Amino acid sequence: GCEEGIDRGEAEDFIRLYHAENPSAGSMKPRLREVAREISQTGTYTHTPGELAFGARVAWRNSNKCIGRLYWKSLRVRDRRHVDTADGVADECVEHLRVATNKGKIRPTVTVFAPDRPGEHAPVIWNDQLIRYAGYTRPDGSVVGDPANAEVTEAAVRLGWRGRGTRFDVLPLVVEAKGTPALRELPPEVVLEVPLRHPSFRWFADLGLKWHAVPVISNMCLEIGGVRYPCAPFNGWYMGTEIGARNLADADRYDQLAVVAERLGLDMSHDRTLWRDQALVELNVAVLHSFEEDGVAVTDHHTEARRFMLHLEKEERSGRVCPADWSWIVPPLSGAATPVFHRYYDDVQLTPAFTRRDGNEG
Ligand code: HEM
Ligand SMILES: N=C(Nc1cccc(CNC[C@@H]2CCCN2)c1)c1cccs1
Repeated sequence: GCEEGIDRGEAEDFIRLYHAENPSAGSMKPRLREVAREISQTGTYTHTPGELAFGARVAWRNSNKCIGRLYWKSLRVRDRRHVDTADGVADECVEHLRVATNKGKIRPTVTVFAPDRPGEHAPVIWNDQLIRYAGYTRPDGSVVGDPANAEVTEAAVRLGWRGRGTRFDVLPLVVEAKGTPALRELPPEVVLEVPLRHPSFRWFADLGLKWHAVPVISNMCLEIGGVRYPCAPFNGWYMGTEIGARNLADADRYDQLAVVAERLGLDMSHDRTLWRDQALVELNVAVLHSFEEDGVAVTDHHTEARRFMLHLEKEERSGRVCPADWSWIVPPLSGAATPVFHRYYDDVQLTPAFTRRDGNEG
């Protein structure tokens, strides 16, 4: 929390790390003294633009659960620490989507809003991603749309929002600043979507499935040198399995495996016919085919696994530990058919880091 102020030790460790990896960043001693003075006077300290950008990139580099870290140095950092109103945050989130989407040539980007300060809470976004599909809970408990977003859908409805009631209604942003939540509809031109079709089965398009192009995580906290940035939405591009093996496949999400298996004409009488597995592959083929045909950046889990192996080697050559969590790094489809499956990792928690704001795992 922001009550107890900044941990000086974390501040000093970060300044030392910054100067060790950025020799051209000027002398360290005067900066260490300045930071110590600011902390004793105000209970916190202000990162320079260079420290903020480096901190955000290293927070990505330290993300144990991320398979996509090879390009950590190329993260684009939008410094919006002066923005601390709900309207300002909403405006900058719309702009984030525009610049990150880049008509499908997605650019990994993070926007950093105001930090927690002693005595005042920074703005937070209630949606766990900037683009989410509504989940409407019906009286019988079933959900139309994405069940993962049923709670935030109810919050938006309580705040006066009304959706069209389809399975893919894009939710408004819910931004809370100074204790008051505000709604902001996303302009359609910043929400790029991909309708899903299959290269060999013409009936697939008739399932009416689609997904949005850009994942922007908006429920994590960026921690750098003891300073907490509770609102720092970041995006990369999707790995196809996230959409095809989880979002559209999980029973408590869009639950499409039986639908696809039926249309494939598979024998669904027993698990051991592996009808689920065959449906999973075709669903993932459709995701990669549709994104690629529309020119929207996406990677397959084989390519991403190979890149991560390269990243591990590069980190070891740089003399650094590369922290990783096997249970998240190994893709949810064909795990042992990728190289990341066949080794162990050191799941150490390093800082700077992106941490869970809600505090729970999984
Ligand atoms: C550029 C392409 C990228 C790809 C393909 C990628 C891929 C992934 C995947 C597949 C996951 C697991 C997600 C899940 O299973 O729900 C993940 C997790 C994560 N990624 Fe990446 N990533 C990319 C870029 C980034 C960037 C730019 C950042 C931050 C600056 C980032 C930070 C994280 C974090 C913090 C997690 C863990 C989230 C959690 O704990 O819930 N990734 N990534
Ligand atoms: N490709 C991405 N996927 C991703 C990354 C981090 C977190 C998430 C969402 N994970 C939460 C879900 C729900 C529980 C398990 N997975 C997706 C990226 C999102 C932002 C940058 S890369």
